[in-house]
Amino acid sequence: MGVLERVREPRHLNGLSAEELDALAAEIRDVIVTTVSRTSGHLGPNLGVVELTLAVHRVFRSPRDPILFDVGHQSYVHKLLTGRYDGFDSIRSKGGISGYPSQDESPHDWIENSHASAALSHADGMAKAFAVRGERDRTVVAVVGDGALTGGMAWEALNNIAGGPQTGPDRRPLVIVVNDNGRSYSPTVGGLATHLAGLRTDPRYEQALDLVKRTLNRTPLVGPTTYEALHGLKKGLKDLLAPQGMFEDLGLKYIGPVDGHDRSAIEHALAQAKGFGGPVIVHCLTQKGYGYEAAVQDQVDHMHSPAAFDPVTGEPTAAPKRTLTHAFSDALVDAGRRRQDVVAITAAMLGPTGMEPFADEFPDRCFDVGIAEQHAAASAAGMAMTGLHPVVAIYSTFLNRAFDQVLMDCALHRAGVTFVLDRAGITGPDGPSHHGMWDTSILQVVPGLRMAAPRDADQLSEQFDEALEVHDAPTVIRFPGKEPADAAVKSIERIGGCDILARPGPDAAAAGDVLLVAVGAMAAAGVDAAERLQAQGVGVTVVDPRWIKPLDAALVDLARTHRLVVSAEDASRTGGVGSVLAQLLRDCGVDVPVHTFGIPARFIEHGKRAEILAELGLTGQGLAREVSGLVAALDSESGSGSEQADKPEPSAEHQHQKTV
Ligand SMILES: Cc1ncc(C[n+]2csc(CCOP(=O)(O)OP(=O)(O)O)c2C)c(N)n1
Ligand SMILES: CC(=O)[C@@H](O)[C@H](O)COP(=O)(O)O
Ligand SMILES: [Mg+2]
Repeated sequence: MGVLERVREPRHLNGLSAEELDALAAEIRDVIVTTVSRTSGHLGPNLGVVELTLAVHRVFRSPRDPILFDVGHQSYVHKLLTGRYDGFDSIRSKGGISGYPSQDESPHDWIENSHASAALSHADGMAKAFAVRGERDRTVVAVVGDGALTGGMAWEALNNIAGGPQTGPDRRPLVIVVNDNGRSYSPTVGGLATHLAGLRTDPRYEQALDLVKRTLNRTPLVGPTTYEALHGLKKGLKDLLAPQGMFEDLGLKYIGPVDGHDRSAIEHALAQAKGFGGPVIVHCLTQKGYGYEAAVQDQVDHMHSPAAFDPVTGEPTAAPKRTLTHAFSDALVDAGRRRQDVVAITAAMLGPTGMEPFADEFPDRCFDVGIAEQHAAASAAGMAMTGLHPVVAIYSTFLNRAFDQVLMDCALHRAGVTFVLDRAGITGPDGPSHHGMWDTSILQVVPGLRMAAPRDADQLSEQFDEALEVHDAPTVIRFPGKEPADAAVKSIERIGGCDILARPGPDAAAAGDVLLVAVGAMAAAGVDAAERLQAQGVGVTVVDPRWIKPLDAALVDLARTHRLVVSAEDASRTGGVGSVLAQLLRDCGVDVPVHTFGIPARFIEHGKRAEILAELGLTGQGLAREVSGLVAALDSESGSGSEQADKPEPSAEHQHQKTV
């Protein structure tokens, strides 16, 4: 039996010898590489925190001492040490353990926290709670990545943490472990990154200090006293060689930098920090992918979150496919070549959002602002006001954080900024925090903003170019970036700004049966549903609205000539396109039943995108089943002849909305 199998909870670590702990670290790495090579997931980040997480769990008492991770993707080691070695191979799969901390899984998991830069706020709140409740024997530990530290929330929290009592009985035990591997996906950017790099002490400083310490400690009587006196010089010397003002200027005690792969050194620093009893920063230098050569050698992002790969070579096991993200990437480069005013902004995700080719060709027109979506949006407004057309690429779920900047900094100022929301809709393995399901609902209320949902790569390019022509309002293009780019859905006719994708066949019982408004990625499912319903004699017209805000007036005219309007969207049903369409038809006096299908307003657990969409009925089969039941209900209400006894009732999952 290996060591890892004997560690069922963190306290089992404290009985292990140094040799057993080293063996344990090696076993943990093997389990992570072997598992992630099959399931995909966050490899580089977790290989980099093996020794760090072991040390944290040996010095602190989880869960009484909350251990928080920012970003939460670096919690695989924590999971293995807190009773989830069994079942770890189910990570990120439907019904398996989550790839992020999850309160449902373990009391050791406090916050899910995969939206970066939030952990220090949680930590500040917890530390204050412990102080108010007099629980002075509890310490909050926040393991924060250098990338996460580039997010504004982190500095709001640090301002508050530093503003609290740093000494005396009221100080709040809070240890901030900076997991500094110098990277987000790519190298971390900005002044903070430069400062952190500067804190990687000049080796001469440590060597000089060691020599002085060893020499003086060998000098009887006078030596140790002199060393202590010199200790006061230490800070001056360190500042001289490794200016570390930032944290200490904030009034925060700083320990480090510590070798983040030397477990005992980290334990020593953490014990020091714990003993201090107030807010302390322990700065650990780690390497993303440490201990697995293929990740270390990967200069792109040290295998941050690779798809399945060969554990021996590190090579992907599936052939790379062209996706909608690639289509956007090409469209952006084309636009950059045609227009000097087009510039690109990323929030530390240059690669994943497809902006790298643009950055390679136009390095002076591409800006990585760090994990700072709010700054990305507001600085883009500034660019738009001064003659540029910025393209801001952000995963849909991460735009939530910049809603106010889109509303007040962009839309209020009629700033021509184009937001490209990749990973829109159900994403899958990253679970509830990552589904891009809220953008269409929250952006519906932004005055003047225009939003498009391309159904395939061709439409993505076309609508992106249309967006670049809008200079007096923010525009948004949203799509599920990982979807293949070769699944084109052809239009048979364009009416106004909408595309007709299918019409009832000649043998449909009633040509004006159903108008199915298929939004963006739902186009293929809509056409499939129409074919299934056609076979039942139900005539369906499938229309792709293309621009979903504002909706095209052509939809109103189309609705007038149908008995039933149905909408389907890979986005939140609440406040989504369907509900806006129902309101539009009502406002236009079109009294036709409208039934809307989308993602229900609840947190959707992780799984594969396709299996989650199927579960939600957002497939051709699912939509056909629901619409069939709705038409049957209409028929029975009107007593018309096209009744089919076998049409099932709409399922409870799809609480439909009917115009009043
Ligand atoms: C608000 C937000 N924006 C973007 C992301 C996407 N993202 C996931 S991990 C990551 C990089 C995190 O870097 P760091 O905190 O240094 O952790 P590391 O991966 O280096 O361990 C980013 C940008 C996110 N999780 N949250
Ligand atoms: C932790 C995080 O937010 C990202 O790493 C996310 O996992 C990216 O997912 P994709 O694989 O969709 O790029
Ligand atoms: Mg990092």
